[in-house]
Parts: sequence; C-alpha cells; structure tokens
Amino acid sequence: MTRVAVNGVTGQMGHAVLAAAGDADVVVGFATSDADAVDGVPVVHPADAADALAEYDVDAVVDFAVPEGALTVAEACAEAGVPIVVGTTGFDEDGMARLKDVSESVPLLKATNFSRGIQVLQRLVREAVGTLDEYDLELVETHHNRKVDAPSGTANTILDVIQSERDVEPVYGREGHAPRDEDEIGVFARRAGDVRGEHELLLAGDDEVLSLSHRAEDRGVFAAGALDAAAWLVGRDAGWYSFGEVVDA
Ligand SMILES: NC(=O)C1=CN([C@@H]2O[C@H](COP(=O)(O)OP(=O)(O)OC[C@H]3O[C@@H](n4cnc5c(N)ncnc54)[C@H](O)[C@@H]3O)[C@@H](O)[C@H]2O)C=CC1
Ligand SMILES: O=C(O)C1=N[C@H](C(=O)O)C[C@H](O)C1
Repeated sequence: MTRVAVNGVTGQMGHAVLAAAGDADVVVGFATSDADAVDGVPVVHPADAADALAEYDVDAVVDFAVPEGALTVAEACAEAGVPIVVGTTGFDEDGMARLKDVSESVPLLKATNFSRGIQVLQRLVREAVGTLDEYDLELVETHHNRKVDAPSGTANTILDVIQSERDVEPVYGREGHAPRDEDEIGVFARRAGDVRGEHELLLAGDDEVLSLSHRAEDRGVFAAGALDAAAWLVGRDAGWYSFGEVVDA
C-alpha cells in the first residue's frame, strides 16, 4: 500500500483524492486552511511539509493545489527525497523551471489532466492535425465557475501537441472586426456551473467538420489517475515523467 500525502487536501480535488484512495493510504494532507483534519486525515501547513513527509513516512505526494503551494511542497519533496505527482495547472515559466529543478533530485510526474481518455485524445489530435493539415482548427474548453486559470492546463497541452505538428498562432477569443487568418487557432475558455471539464478540438474543411472531444463526468477520474501515477512513480529514479507512461505501462 502506497503511503500518500495530498497537497490541496481541503479543495475539490483533495476531497476527490480522499474518496478515490482505495489501494493508497492517505496519511497526511497539506493546505493553507485552518482545518486540523479532513475526513480523519491530519492537515499540515505547506511550510511544514518537509518535516511532515518524514514524520508520516510518506511514499509519494499527490498535488492538486495552486502553483505557489505546489512549488512549496515540490521543493519540500526534493529536500525529503519523496516522489511527487503534480496535477496543479497554471504554472508560469519560472514555476516550470523550479519543477524541473525538483525533478533533478526526485521522481516528478506532471500532467495537466489525469484522465486516460484525455491521453488518447491527445494522440488522436496529433494524428488528425498532421493528416488534415489544411483544415481550420478551433479549441474550446468548459469548466466550473470556480476555476481560476484560463485557458485550462489541458487546453494548453492540446495546443502544444497541435503546435508540434503545425505552425499555428493562438487567438484567445475574438471580438469586433476579426477576420480569420489561415494560420490561427481560436482558443476559448467557458466558465459555468459545476462542469467538471470539457475539451473540444474542431477541424473544419470546406465540406466537412471533424470534432474531437472529451468530457469528464466526475473528478474521481482525475483522482484515480493521479493515485495510479503515484503508485507507479514510487521507486523510480529522479527525473521528469509523464502520465502517458503510466497509461502505456
Ligand atoms: N491534472 C488534473 O487532472 C487536474 C488538475 N486540476 C488542477 O488542480 C488544482 C486544484 O483544483 P481544485 O481542487 O478544483 O481547486 P480548489 O480551489 O478547490 O482547491 C485548491 C486547494 O489548494 C489549497 N491551497 C491554496 N493555497 C495553497 C498553498 N499555498 N499551498 C498548498 N495548498 C494551497 C487550498 O486550501 C485548497 O485545498 C487546479 O490547478 C486545477 O486546475 C484539477 C482537476 C484535475
Ligand atoms: O480545474 C479543473 O477543474 C480542471 N483542471 C485541469 C485543467 O486545467 O486542464 C484538468 C481538468 O480539466 C479539470
């Protein structure tokens, strides 16, 4: 049984990880809130994470928090020699560089989306964009009204996949006189209700439209993927890993 610490344990994803932990034993959580415990799991401030990782004998951390909190805990993992699965999205360049530094000391697996369906979607996107190389591309994501980063991490990852195949320039929303350039891709972020996460890539030629889309129906799908990643990561060498490796294992 993997002894897991959850960063962002008081959040929506923190609760989903606690609910999904079947073969994992969640022994401690990190959050900036005043809560002492969530569902019987002790809550420790992220500033004290390095000591807590040793005290609770943690095998791996699963992180769904905010970028600054994720970095604090990732750096504590580097100090304590504990692997970390990073699910938080919205890192800037400096944050990504700090995560790379952490991966020099411990195994670090980062994914903007821990659903297996999104892994397959990314592979389909690569094939479709490479094959239909003259079709117009438009990318739309929809999330719940509490999401703070836009576009979603997943949309940015899909955009990276597209840009590795085609030289397209993202246009984030349109208004006014906005004729479409041949080489642009419209990117749209919708925020409403409690939508768990929807992503759609439209590929349109003159006489046909292909739509590649995915909808998460429960946060449990992300939680289960991240816990699988944590179990897979324990015992590996320091380095940067991807969720695709877990899905293919
Ligand atoms: N990679 C994936 O599959 C998924 C990623 N996410 C990402 O996970 C993150 C969290 O999402 P939600 O749980 O919906 O957000 P949330 O707002 O419900 O929870 C955020 C949590 O972070 C904690 N927090 C705030 N400041 C902190 C700090 N400095 N240090 C440590 N913890 C801190 C809060 O107390 C709370 O527990 C977001 O970046 C979201 O985009 C969400 C779902 C799936
Ligand atoms: O904040 C969320 O909820 C989600 N965030 C991730 C993202 O930014 O892509 C993954 C998922 O879509 C849910």
